[in-house]
Amino acid sequence: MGIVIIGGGAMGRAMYDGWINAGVPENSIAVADLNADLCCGSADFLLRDTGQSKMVVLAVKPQYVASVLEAHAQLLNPGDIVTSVAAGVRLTTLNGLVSDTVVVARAMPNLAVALNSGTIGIAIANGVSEAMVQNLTSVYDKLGKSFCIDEQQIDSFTAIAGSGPAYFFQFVEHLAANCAHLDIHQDIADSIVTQVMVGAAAMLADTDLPGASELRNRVTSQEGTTEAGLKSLEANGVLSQLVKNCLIDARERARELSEIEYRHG
Ligand SMILES: NC(=O)C1=CN([C@@H]2O[C@H](COP(=O)(O)OP(=O)(O)OC[C@H]3O[C@@H](n4cnc5c(N)ncnc54)[C@H](OP(=O)(O)O)[C@@H]3O)[C@@H](O)[C@H]2O)C=CC1
Ligand SMILES: O=C(O)[C@@H]1CCC=N1
Repeated sequence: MGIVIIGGGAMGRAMYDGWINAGVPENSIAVADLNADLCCGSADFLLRDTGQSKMVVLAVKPQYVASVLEAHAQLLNPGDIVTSVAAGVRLTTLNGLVSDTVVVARAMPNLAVALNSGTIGIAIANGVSEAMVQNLTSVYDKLGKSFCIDEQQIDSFTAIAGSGPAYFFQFVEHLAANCAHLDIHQDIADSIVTQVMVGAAAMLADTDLPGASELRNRVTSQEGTTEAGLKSLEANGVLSQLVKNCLIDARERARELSEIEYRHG
């Protein structure tokens, strides 16, 4: 199956890199962008070539999805797949822009797809065959781990997984910036903090090890340094409330985006 990604920005490029890393042949995948510097491969060829089925991935900002899909709708053949990764653009909007014979889905990836470590939520319109669902999820599984979800869950998935890496990066930034208060110079602070996070993530990902809660317990010696630090971090439940607010606000924004009428592009 050919893959054409429309939009070669942060997400479109990350998906392209992930699929190439996973062994998708370079002549079966392309990126089309208004900026020639962001294009890869022969998108026009893949879009027009009727010989093989194709998946078109809409990786433009939500407000451009409808106009981009309208512009390409006549190039889609029966059985072709359209997936939109845009936050807030509903399946009904997508379905309304293509013929009934084209399969429509929403995917919500995160940037770790570039390293095949992505978390991808997939919501597929009702009535799509099981074989097609398998086909679609197997393509996305090449980018990390995919989860089939109901469309009603996708705004929450966006808040947790789509935006999630940014929360992590923000925390890393705060850790690194605050090293200065502990007399650790900035020139090594970033490397130290990065290595701490990489090590901790590797432990979390190791299925032979326990989950986050037990791992935290293992680090936390009684009356030791970690206990003192965590006491401050968790004081009055502020961290938990902050995280809750963060997720709720992100989901609310996804919901707001889905209330916008995108039909006009
Ligand atoms: N970034 C992320 O981590 C995630 C993003 N997403 C979704 O992915 C989508 C893209 O986000 P992101 O990559 O961050 O955004 P970017 O702005 O980085 O990328 C979008 C790209 O699409 C280009 N573009 C606009 N119109 C067209 C067109 N008609 N044809 C071809 N290319 C076009 C833009 O060009 P120009 O800049 O000139 O307009 C830009 O290069 C969004 O809908 C977002 O909701 C989903 C999950 C995570
Ligand atoms: O911030 C955004 O709206 C997009 C969707 C999830 C991550 N980036």
